Amino acid sequence: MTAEKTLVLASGNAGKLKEFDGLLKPLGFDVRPQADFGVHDVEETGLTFVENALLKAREASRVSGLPALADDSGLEVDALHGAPGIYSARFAGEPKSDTRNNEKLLTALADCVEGQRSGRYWCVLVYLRHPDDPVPVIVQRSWEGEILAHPRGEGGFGYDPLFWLPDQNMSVAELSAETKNRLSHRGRALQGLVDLLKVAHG
Ligand SMILES: O=c1nc[nH]c2c1ncn2[C@H]1C[C@H](O)[C@@H](COP(=O)(O)OP(=O)(O)OP(=O)(O)O)O1
Ligand SMILES: [Mg+2]
Repeated sequence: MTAEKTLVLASGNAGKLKEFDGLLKPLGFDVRPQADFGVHDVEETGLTFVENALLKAREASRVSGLPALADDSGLEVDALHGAPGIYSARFAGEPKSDTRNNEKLLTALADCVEGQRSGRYWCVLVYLRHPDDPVPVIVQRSWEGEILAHPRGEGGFGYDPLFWLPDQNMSVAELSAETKNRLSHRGRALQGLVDLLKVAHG
């Protein structure tokens, strides 16, 4: 029996929190959202996913006094030269809105034909044992797909209704939660992180 390990999840995104819960609970982690400790969203001032994930993890660990796990993620679209990238959550401005972000993405790709709508999700996870941890555990994973011209499906969050998986013949929003966790950038990054934690930190 694995000893239960408590950690704070440095995210205010309900979709991410649900996915992490489903993935980490069966592995014996007691997962606490940052809101439980009154952690506020930090300004994501980094120029890379990893910098932003570090900022989020450090703040959550500092306020909660617990080890922290942060996720900075986003969508990279080739026809848009990598946009929205690290700005995915803020693509259509503040306050953040998945609906407006999806609309903006469709507009930006309006003249882009099928076959030229490739892209990928990125997920960067950072785990800190404490706010001053000099050896963060970092894992980055991507997930290839294509951007649909019309939304499909009700599941997931964010850009999922527009993210098409040719292999599955479905959008991510049409996958079950279990299948998304098994295939996704986040699910696979987390598996990699858990494997590293076993080696790096016992
Ligand atoms: O599996 C995914 N399915 C759909 N969309 C996704 C996914 N993974 C990331 N995304 C999108 C959502 C958001 O537009 C951006 C993440 O932005 P990101 O700053 O990391 O998250 P956030 O601001 O929503 O919450 P927080 O920073 O508190 O973790 O990428
Ligand atoms: Mg964010």
